[in-house]
Amino acid sequence: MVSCEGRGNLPLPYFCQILPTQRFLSKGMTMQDSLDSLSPLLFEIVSQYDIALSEQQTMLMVRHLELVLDKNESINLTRITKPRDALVLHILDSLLFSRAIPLAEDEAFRLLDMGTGAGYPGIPLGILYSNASCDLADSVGKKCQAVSEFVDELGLASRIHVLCDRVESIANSQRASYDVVTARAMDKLSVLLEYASPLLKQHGVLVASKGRIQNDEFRHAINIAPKLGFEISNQLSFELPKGLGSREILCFEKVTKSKIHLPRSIGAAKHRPL
Ligand SMILES: C[S@@+](CC[C@H](N)C(=O)[O-])C[C@H]1O[C@@H](n2cnc3c(N)ncnc32)[C@H](O)[C@@H]1O
Repeated sequence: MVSCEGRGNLPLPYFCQILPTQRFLSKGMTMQDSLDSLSPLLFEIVSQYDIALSEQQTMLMVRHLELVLDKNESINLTRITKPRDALVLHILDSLLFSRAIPLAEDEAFRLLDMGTGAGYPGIPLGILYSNASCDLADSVGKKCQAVSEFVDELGLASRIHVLCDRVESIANSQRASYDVVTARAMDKLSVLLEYASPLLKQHGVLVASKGRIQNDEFRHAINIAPKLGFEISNQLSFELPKGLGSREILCFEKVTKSKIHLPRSIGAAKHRPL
């Protein structure tokens, strides 16, 4: 069990020094759900999925969750408000992306999280990949402001940046810039492919997470992928613990240039699908 109590002359562990508010409980959290108890639980949950976290990474991810739940009292960031469910539905769910990202945890690369909302999956992935430079994109100002505050509070602002814009616009300023583009609960797979295509470097990957994917949505994405320069490179299925559902993680590699000029105008991918 992690402890931040004094230990004679020994210095406090690093995470106690950088997280002075770790005794704070978000509204609705019981003492049982404090950082002290959620961290070992998270460590245990993710290890069942072959994901290894350090003590510091675990603490940072739980602290992010605390900040999200606290901010959720004033702006709508998530419907998942039970901390123990959120460990699975936000943090584990985000970390499952790593199972399909074809890069080592200490590699330096650029990641863009499209439609990051409260920072999922971008912040847990930014914590896991300690040398990655991560851009978190969202078009809603209030969410961007909240996520910027989280990043600052977590001490990650040197590597994790918030881009408050639509991804179609970001594609003009950050063309072919990213090794990995992620998206969770953002849009249909075909729309995600269209958004990601101009943003990715050659051989970069789009990694998207879905609950149960409908056959129509999957077939349409597979049909248009070659037009957008992609081929499917990985597909993984997971059952979440506690009967909290299942996940499909789909990975598409950008193998060649798009055959159509991208990005199309704002809103076209969604409202005039290919
Ligand atoms: C349902 S939320 C999902 C948030 C987060 N990825 C998660 O899984 O918790 C979708 C988010 O995508 C953002 N979004 C939708 N379309 C976008 C676009 N074209 N560019 C940037 N952000 C977008 C919305 O503002 C919203 O925050």
